[in-house]
Amino acid sequence: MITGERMAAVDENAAALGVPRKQLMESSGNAVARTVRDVAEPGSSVAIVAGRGNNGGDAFVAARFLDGYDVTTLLLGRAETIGTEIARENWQALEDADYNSREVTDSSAFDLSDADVIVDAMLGTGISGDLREPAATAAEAINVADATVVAVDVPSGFDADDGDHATNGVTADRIVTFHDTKPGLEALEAESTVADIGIPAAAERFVGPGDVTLARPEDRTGRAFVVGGGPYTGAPALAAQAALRTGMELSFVAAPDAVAGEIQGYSEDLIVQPYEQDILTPAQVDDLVDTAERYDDIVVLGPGLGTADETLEAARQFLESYTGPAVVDADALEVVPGLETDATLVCTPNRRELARMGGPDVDSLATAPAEIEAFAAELGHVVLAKGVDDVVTDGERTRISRSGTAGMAVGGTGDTLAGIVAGLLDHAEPLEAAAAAARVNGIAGERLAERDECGLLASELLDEIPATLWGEHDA
Ligand SMILES: NC(=O)C1=CN([C@@H]2O[C@H](COP(=O)(O)OP(=O)(O)OC[C@H]3O[C@@H](n4cnc5c(N)ncnc54)[C@H](O)[C@@H]3O)[C@@H](O)[C@H]2O)[C@@H](O)CC1
Ligand SMILES: [K+]
Repeated sequence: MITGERMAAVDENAAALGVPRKQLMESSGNAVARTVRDVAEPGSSVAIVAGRGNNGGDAFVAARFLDGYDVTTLLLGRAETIGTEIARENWQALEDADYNSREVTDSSAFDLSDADVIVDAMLGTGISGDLREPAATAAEAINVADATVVAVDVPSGFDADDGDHATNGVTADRIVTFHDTKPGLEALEAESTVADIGIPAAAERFVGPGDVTLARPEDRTGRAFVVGGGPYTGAPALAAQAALRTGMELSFVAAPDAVAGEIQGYSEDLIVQPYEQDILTPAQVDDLVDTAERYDDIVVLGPGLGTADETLEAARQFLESYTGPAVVDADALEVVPGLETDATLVCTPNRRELARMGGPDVDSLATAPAEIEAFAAELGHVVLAKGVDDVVTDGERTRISRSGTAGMAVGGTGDTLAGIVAGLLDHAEPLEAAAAAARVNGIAGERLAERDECGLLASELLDEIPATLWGEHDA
């Protein structure tokens, strides 16, 4: 099962792996044609009703695979307004090669009464809400026609992310969906087929640019709340700054007053909130939980806290009463196993921390994805195990991020990672946020390594985060 949103990410990953979408479109169109052959004899009349997105593009391809049928392709709207280059090229191929195709600008004049088969290619996974015109009128015409209706990917009007169906959508007899089934399709009466369109398994397994597109913020919003510092001061400052570089509006650091000035001294962009202690202790927990929940903060718990017994007890109590989202890193990780919590956690252990938590003790994380997945399932939280390859898993789904470079073995890169996860966790699902963060941190390091491979610093990664998230070069 895959949502339309995730499908777009996987398809971007496939393109980065050398299988561009136009190739997928060719396979999709071929699969649609096979289903048409399945429902009607050669010589039958086939009306393709296409929209201006890639769903329509799939059907333009299908027309070329239906020799022997009497095919008419109707484009809803003007060819100049076709939304993507690949769909436009496939439309142009129909025009140039004398296929029977035409633009329909008045959908009320639509006549589908002679069709044996109607291919519904108006709208696919790119839509939301009830159908607008001209698709709405066209859907009515499709629904009243006697023909067998074959839907491309999903019936038009169907929301492939949550399985809702527009009240004025198309009712299909057959559905040819691509790569994997979509949420809610099984609940429809139509018979649906999943077509393999040649997306490499690696496009789902390995974190790619599509994962970043899926998780990246579109607005500057959210507040990070880093509970860290005491014995160490650099770690919370790095995490908090990384969250700002990932699109958060404000980044707070709650730290012992003995080190608050030092942390503030690293960056005027942070808001440091001191408490009267040398280290975190249970006495601060109620206030911290209160603050985090009152402002809907994304918490980062752990960087630079140290391992004093009172501090670990405080970390445990914090997580027991906090109910929001949190990234748990560094020393705080060891309190997570066996913890009763309503919080949504992303745990970011390195190899050693993972072993200390009771997870697999391996030299190379990439050799043990199944064990790490089983560990996350037992833990009940998302685990981002960081190493040469990062393994990201929610206990059911597992992705591997191969980005990064040898120079990133320097201290502090785990703190920037925790801050990036927090920044993405503000709006993306925990697994998606963790996967994208692993890639962003790694690519930021790769960008620096082009200049100074083994001399890069975690603090320099901060500058690279925005370009890695929103820039061009991440393909
Ligand atoms: N990996 C993939 O994602 C692949 C996708 N393919 C095809 O691409 C489709 C998705 O293509 P697109 O993202 O271009 O989107 P669609 O083709 O689903 O349509 C998007 C268009 O619909 C319009 N629209 C949105 N909501 C509407 C509404 N309520 N009423 C009327 N119009 C509305 C939008 O303005 C946009 O122009 C898939 O369903 C599938 O058929 C295939 O080509 C192969 C691979
Ligand atoms: K469709």
